[in-house]
Parts: sequence; structure tokens; C-alpha cells
Amino acid sequence: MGWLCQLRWKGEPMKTYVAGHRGMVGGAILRRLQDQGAAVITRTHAELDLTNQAAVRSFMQEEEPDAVILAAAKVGGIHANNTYPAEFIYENLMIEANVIHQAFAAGVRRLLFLGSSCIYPRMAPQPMVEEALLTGVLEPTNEPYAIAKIAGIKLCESYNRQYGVDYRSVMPTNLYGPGDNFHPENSHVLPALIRRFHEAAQSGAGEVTIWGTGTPRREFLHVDDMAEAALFVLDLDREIYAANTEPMRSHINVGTGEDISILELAHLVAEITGYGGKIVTDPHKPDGTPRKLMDVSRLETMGWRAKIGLREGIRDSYRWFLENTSVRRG
Ligand SMILES: NC(=O)C1=CN([C@@H]2O[C@H](COP(=O)(O)OP(=O)(O)OC[C@H]3O[C@@H](n4cnc5c(N)ncnc54)[C@H](OP(=O)(O)O)[C@@H]3O)[C@@H](O)[C@H]2O)C=CC1
Ligand SMILES: C[C@H]1O[C@H](OP(=O)(O)OP(=O)(O)OC[C@H]2O[C@@H](n3cnc4c(=O)[nH]c(N)nc43)[C@H](O)[C@@H]2O)[C@@H](O)[C@@H](O)C1=O
Repeated sequence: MGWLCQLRWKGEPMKTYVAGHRGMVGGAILRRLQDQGAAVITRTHAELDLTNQAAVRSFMQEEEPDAVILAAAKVGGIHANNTYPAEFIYENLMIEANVIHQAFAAGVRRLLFLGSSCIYPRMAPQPMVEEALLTGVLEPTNEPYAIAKIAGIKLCESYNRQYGVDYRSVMPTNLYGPGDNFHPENSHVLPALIRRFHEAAQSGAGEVTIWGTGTPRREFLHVDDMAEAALFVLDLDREIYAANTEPMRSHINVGTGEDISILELAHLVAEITGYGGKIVTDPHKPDGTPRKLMDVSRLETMGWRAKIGLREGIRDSYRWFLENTSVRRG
């Protein structure tokens, strides 16, 4: 069970709205809250399109949640970001502006916004500290998405400064696990490789191609760790959160503090899925950021660190992939 979420306001359990509850992160957060008997509100994308300002206003005014966890977003890997830049910047700006403003207008006391590690400059010194934000140019393949995420942090900070609310931001590294998007083109690297190597092992293929040179390095955090970290940060006393952040640098990195090259990752996924053939690289596909290892000392100082190791986590994700053929995406 791990750390128990005590989301309470004046002794009463907070009514918490989980936006994006059918997604990988939102689903993991919802499971933890339900396991702890928390009062939770959810709406599917079909029930409530968060890019629709009037619909979000009506929902917030009607439900008046005490807390909001914003895990809804337009999300995808390097190919999706590179192919649909207008959708990534527009939809994410609209979702966060609507949810954050309408939460404030409805008197929501506490909110957690999920950003991403791609907010940092392409060549930020590694590991990347929270202070590196806005100190350099971004990675072109996901700049629109990154700018939307930076805007989300600044929305929270601006509402905190002007209206005195308590809206917090966490910056997850690359995430994976149950409920992931396994689409062959639009997914992130780890689910994409799980699918590709599994299919190759099943078909007896002699060769599997991975995108790019295989030299970039990435950090991977299991989504159950992410869910626990999200609730840990949301539940922190305001004084502790304020003491470990600054009003204009309020976001908190969430990761494992360890990274791996894409080629090493490919060999690990091949081993776990039982694929024994060749692995070749395709340098014509983009590498993206060479490295984006997060400095996670700010969150560790506040008392949280990741628990699930990469090998164990990939096994868990592969098991979910195999057991959920009907519900998995892609
Ligand atoms: N996955 C990763 O590696 C990382 C994710 N993050 C961040 O974590 C958060 C969650 O990501 P993740 O769980 O992986 O993403 P998913 O794509 O798994 O989930 C996103 C959820 O948001 C919903 N959604 C999207 N657009 C809308 C909309 N207009 N109105 C209502 N709901 C909408 C989706 O519903 P539907 O599918 O029905 O459209 C889905 O349930 C995001 O903020 C993401 O940026 C940050 C770093 C890494
Ligand atoms: C979390 C973060 O995720 C995104 O950034 P990213 O980490 O670069 O995305 P990615 O996981 O898709 O790729 C990681 C690396 O892996 C290589 N790679 C090899 N083979 C496959 C492959 O088959 N699929 C994919 N997707 N990548 C592959 C790929 O070439 C790249 O070098 C942001 O857009 C944004 O969404 C964001 O915030």
C-alpha cells in the first residue's frame, strides 16, 4: 500500500476530481485513491471535453471539487509530437487553461498539474535541476508540447501569487506501465519496443529495427511510483511545499535519478519478451534530446523516492500488455 493519502480539509476527506482517469497516469492515481476509500469524481473524454471552456465551467460549478489532479493531456512519443505539433500545443494549452481557471473560479483549494521532463533545455546540464527551466532552447521535436507544459506551470504559479491558491506542479520523467499507449507509431519508446519485440518473438523475425541511433539516454519511472509521488506532493503541508520550492520556480521533478541508453533498453526488452534476433538502428528517424536525466533531490528532501526498478517494471508492463489485448490502446 505504501504511503497513505490523507487528502483532508479541516478534518474532512477532500472530494478529488481526477482529470484523465482512463489514461495511464490518471488510472494509476485513481486506483490508489479508490484503494484508500477517497471521495473521487471522474468524467471520460466523451463526457467532458476539457478543451471546451463552457463545459469545464459548468462541471466545476456543479461538482465543486475540493482538489483537482490534472492528468488529462494530449500525450505521445517523439513521432506523434513531431507530426502533430498544432494538436499538442493547442489541446494542452486549452485543457490546462480551462481546468486551472475554472477550478479557481469554483473555489478549488488544491490542484496538481502534471508537466513533463521535456520542459528543460535540449542541452541542459545533466542531471537537470528545476532551476534549469527557461535557461535555453528546447528540443525541436517536442517544443510545442513543452511550451504548453511550461505554460501550465506558470498558470499555477500566477494563480498562487495573485489569488493565494495552492496549485502545484510535478515534472515526470518518461513514464511506463499498466494502461500505457502501445500504438506502434504514436507511443513512447518503452511501450513501442515491448510491442515490437513481442511481435518479433512470436513471429520468429530475425531482425528488429529501433528508431534513431540508439545512443540517446532516457530515464524511466513506473507509473505506480508516479501515482504515489503525485499523491505525496498533493498531500504535502503547504508550509513544507513552500519551504522546498520558490513562488516562481514551484515545480518538482519526479524520476528515478538513473538513465539508460535506448540500445541498452532495447536489449533489456528483447530479453524480457524472449526475442533472440538481431537489433538494428534506423538513423533516419529522430533521436530527440540526447539525454534528459532528472535531478530528483528536491523531492527526495521532502521524503519521497522511486521504488520500482526498471527490469521489474518492464516485466510488469509486459504482463499487462499480454493480459489486456482487448482494452489496450494501439
Ligand atoms: N506517458 C509519459 O511518458 C509521460 C506523461 N506525462 C504527463 O502525464 C500526464 C498523463 O499522461 P499519460 O497518462 O501517459 O497519458 P494518456 O494518454 O495515457 O492519458 C491522457 C488522458 O487524458 C485524456 N484526454 C486527452 N484529451 C482530453 C480532452 N480534451 N478532454 C478530456 N480528456 C482528455 C485521455 O482521454 P482519451 O484517451 O479518451 O482521449 C486520457 O484518458 C499528462 O499530463 C502527460 O503530459 C509527463 C511525462 C511523461
Ligand atoms: C516523455 C517525453 O517523451 C517524448 O520525448 P522522448 O523521450 O524523446 O520520446 P520517445 O519515448 O518517443 O523517444 C525516446 C527515444 O527512443 C527512440 N526510439 C527508438 N525506437 C523507438 C520507437 O519504436 N518508438 C519511439 N517512440 N521512440 C523510439 C527515439 O528515437 C528517441 O531517441 C516527448 O515527445 C514528450 O512526450 C515527453 O515529454
